[in-house]
Amino acid sequence: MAPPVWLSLDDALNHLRSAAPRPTATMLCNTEAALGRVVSIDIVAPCNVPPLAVSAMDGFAICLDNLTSEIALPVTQTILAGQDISTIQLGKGEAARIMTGAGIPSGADAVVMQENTTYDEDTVTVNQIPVHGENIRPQGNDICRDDIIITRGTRLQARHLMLLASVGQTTCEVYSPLKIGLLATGDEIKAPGTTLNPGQIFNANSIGIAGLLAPLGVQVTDLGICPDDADALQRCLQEAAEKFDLIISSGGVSVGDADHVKPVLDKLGQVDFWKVAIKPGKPFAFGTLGKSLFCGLPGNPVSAYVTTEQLVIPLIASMQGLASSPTPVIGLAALTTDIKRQPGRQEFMRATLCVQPDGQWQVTPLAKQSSGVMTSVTKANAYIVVPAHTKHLATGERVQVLPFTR
Ligand SMILES: Nc1nc2c(c(=O)[nH]1)N[C@H]1C(S)=C(S)[C@@H](COP(=O)(O)OP(=O)(O)OC[C@H]3O[C@@H](n4cnc5c(N)ncnc54)[C@H](O)[C@@H]3O)O[C@H]1N2
Ligand code: MOO
Repeated sequence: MAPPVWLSLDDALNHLRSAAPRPTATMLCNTEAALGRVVSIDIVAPCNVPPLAVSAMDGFAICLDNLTSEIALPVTQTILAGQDISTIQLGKGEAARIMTGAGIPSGADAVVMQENTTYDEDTVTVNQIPVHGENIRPQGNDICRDDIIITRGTRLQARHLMLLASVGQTTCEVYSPLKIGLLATGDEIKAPGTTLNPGQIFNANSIGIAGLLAPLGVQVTDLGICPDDADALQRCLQEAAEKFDLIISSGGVSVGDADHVKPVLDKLGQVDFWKVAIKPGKPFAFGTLGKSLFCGLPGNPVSAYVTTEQLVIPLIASMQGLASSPTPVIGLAALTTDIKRQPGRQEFMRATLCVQPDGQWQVTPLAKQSSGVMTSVTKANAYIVVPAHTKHLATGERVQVLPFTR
């Protein structure tokens, strides 16, 4: 039998990115429902932010002309945030009590924070003369009307929604959400909340994969659990291929007698690749099924989790038209223990990362690295990323770490 052809993670990612159809359908989405969606046009600001010059401090608006620190200025008015200042004029030698966010009256050219003054109800003496424009946020300081504030292909995070809200937007143009079908496979797999018979285990994967995909603004449909039966799997996948942009299964993708995913995919569609040189997560089938793309994830929960993060999420990002995939933040940390390993696969070892009092980062792999040990993921806060050909990493060596972001 020919040896299996393994793709490196980088080659697999390149393949996924080029196989991903780019999105075309767009829709107008309420910003309240837009978290994770990808914007389909450059978004232009309809107004200035701030809409007028405002004070950055609670204090006194003044005119700097010939001002010295000895002079007590009369406080002629109080200006609150939200107040219409169009009719207010500050005379030379006058001061206005002003609050943070309140409009700067005409005639004023600086705001002195109240801590730098001596004041009572009627007068204020400026103890530290500010420079011109100090503590004034000019009109459009943050955003100018007609500025492009969000570019096409940006995934909307909370910070982008804040920006849209700040220019008064309640809707925005996004790509229509991808429809994703999620299937667990295995005779032994039962839904949590049901009673297990001998030999059975609970479906941990589906909720975990769905949870990883939830921030991506996709529509995930849980297709339940398919038994280890080639005909049943074929029916299930045929039906799903009509409805979804992407089908994700977990389990049954290896070489066992009950592993039907790859043969069924071979029969119904096309398998582009089936093995990726990562640990955990070696068996990973990718291909097409009708108009749908298909990712067959390994059944071991940690393998399903890692392959979702490393392969499925970048694929989805490309299918969503994301302008650039976020680069994973990889840093270096000193190993607290030796690692001896079988070379061949790039490994994502679950580990605890901490900073020492001297500022040095230290990383310790968890003792149990089996892909069936889900607690290795919940006890960890980072991966040690071990290059495929590394056999030995020594205590104290600085190794690549990928902090968990989820
Ligand atoms: N002879 C070989 N055997 C195996 C190989 C190999 O190369 N040659 N690869 C191993 C590796 S690596 C992995 S990873 C697994 C992947 O196997 P499958 O994708 O076929 O997964 P299953 O056999 O169906 O399940 C593996 C394991 O995970 C449990 N499982 C499955 N689904 C779920 C779920 N939804 N929730 C929780 N746990 C699940 C299942 O009960 C098994 O214990 O193959 C190795 N074998
Ligand atoms: O690749 Mo498997 O995911 O090591 O257990």
